[in-house]
Amino acid sequence: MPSAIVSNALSAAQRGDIVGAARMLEIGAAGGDGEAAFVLAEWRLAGTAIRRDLGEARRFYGRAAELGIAEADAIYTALLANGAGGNPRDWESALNRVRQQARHDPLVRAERDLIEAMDLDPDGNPAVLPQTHLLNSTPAIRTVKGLLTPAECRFLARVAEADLQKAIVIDPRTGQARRHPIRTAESAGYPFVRERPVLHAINRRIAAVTGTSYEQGEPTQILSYRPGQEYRLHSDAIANEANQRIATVLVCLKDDFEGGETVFPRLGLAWRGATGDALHFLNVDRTLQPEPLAWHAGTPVTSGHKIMLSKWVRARPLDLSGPPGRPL
Ligand SMILES: O=C(O)CCC(=O)C(=O)O
Ligand SMILES: [Fe+2]
Repeated sequence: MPSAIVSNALSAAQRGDIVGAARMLEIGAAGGDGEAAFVLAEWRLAGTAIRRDLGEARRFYGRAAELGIAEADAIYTALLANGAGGNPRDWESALNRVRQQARHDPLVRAERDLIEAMDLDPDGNPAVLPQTHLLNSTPAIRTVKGLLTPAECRFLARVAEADLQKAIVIDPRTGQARRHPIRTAESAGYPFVRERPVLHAINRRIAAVTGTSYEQGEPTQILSYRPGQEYRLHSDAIANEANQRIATVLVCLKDDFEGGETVFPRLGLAWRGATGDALHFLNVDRTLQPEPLAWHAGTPVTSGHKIMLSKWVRARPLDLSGPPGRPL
């Protein structure tokens, strides 16, 4: 049952009085109604009923968290850690919140231990980076041994198992996300509101090792392949996209499988990493046009379970301003 203020606000919105509804929610939030604060935060995030404003969204998630809404708590921590939407990051506060939540949440305790084992600067950037090895020069394909620790991989795989949904791909004709047999793996996506601090620190490491900024990275996906599942030959570049997907980073999170190699048939290359190893490749040529030689596939797994972290990296920072309702 929503609170009276939230019920009234939702009725007002249904009658078309969005401004009145938002005002009611604001008054409710100021007066200590956590649900009102949460609904307002969601509206500010989605940008459908009212204008998207990620700064305001973060403020109201913070208020809702303060008023005891558990879901808001995790989102607020994520937004402090990553600064999505150009809001100032506050890594130290995000870490303090993790330490606080670790007291009563075993998963957050594991997260805290992983972060504390990392060698990070005060902003959450890695102090040291592993070496990369050049596998192919044009397009550049690099491998990184042990980019993630086995414990980090186990944590991400465990979190993802709970979140897996049937994989989707973007239909190039309609721009709509839909299921497609090109990718039979299941996937879990981690948009900015669900990017817990340990994943954020890992994403900063991925950015650093690939010489890109964190803000160029699309939300991380975790792919799970069971026997028979695959990701058929494809390009990660997008046709007619101004902010092109210039690169892809794959990290092997679970390596007890047969088959399932990542292959570049046009280059005669195949990669199979151990847990924690990464593959980083460019999808474009020097003029940022899609590079046909970078077409690749995840071949069918024949036995066991393959879990991969996958990150697509844009030419420039991702634009989080719109359109309304777009998943962030
Ligand atoms: O799982 C693989 O080996 C390939 C994954 C992939 O191509 C992608 O995520 O874009
Ligand atoms: Fe791909």
